[in-house]
Amino acid sequence: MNEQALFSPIYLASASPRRHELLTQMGIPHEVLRIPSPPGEDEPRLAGETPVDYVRRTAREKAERAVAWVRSQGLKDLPILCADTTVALDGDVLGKPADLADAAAMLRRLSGRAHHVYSALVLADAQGMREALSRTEVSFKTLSEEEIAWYCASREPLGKAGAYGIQGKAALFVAHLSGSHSGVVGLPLYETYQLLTLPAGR
Ligand SMILES: Cc1cn([C@H]2C[C@H](O)[C@@H](COP(=O)(O)OP(=O)(O)OP(=O)(O)O)O2)c(=O)[nH]c1=O
Repeated sequence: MNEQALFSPIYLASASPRRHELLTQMGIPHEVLRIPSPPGEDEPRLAGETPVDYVRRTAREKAERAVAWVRSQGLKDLPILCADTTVALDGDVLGKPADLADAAAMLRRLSGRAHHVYSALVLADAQGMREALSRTEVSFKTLSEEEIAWYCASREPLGKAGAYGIQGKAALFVAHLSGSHSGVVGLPLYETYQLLTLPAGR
């Protein structure tokens, strides 16, 4: 048996290098779509929208843009995978930090307590859109100002929801995790596998 027997090729509509790496590690054949979008801006949250509603809507909107892009470019018709990852604390959504001062403020909020990371997936294919959601609880140790300054100096917080990357130096701060490690990184692999292998017509 080879990997091609498990998976058909897909498009990954994401600028996140982590998502590309995770699919590659799993041997899932894919082509990354580079869709022009407003750089680095987080999608605004709607009034009254919960973090879960927000992450699911954002992933759906990415999928809608990707479907339109594939059509407009006349690309071949393959299923398109999109994802969105959001850090939630006290009902707030912690998006990508605007700068290192913003990152330090987010890390101070995460210090010494648990938060949730939601990763929403959308697979768009000829049958429409299928969705999955992963929810992970992450507990951070209490962070000293020295640790926050050290971590910010690495510049790792930039471009990452909640101002940290569990795949990098922030792993030193994670006292406990319950859920999906790959979901925190940005692409929950179990849920991805479920979406990709659902029988036709599900
Ligand atoms: C919490 C956490 C987030 N992240 C990253 C994953 C995502 O890249 C980013 C959240 O932003 P997203 O908006 O989910 O993704 P993106 O803008 O990087 O890429 P695209 O919209 O094109 O798919 O935060 C980590 O890499 N590690 C972590 O531990």
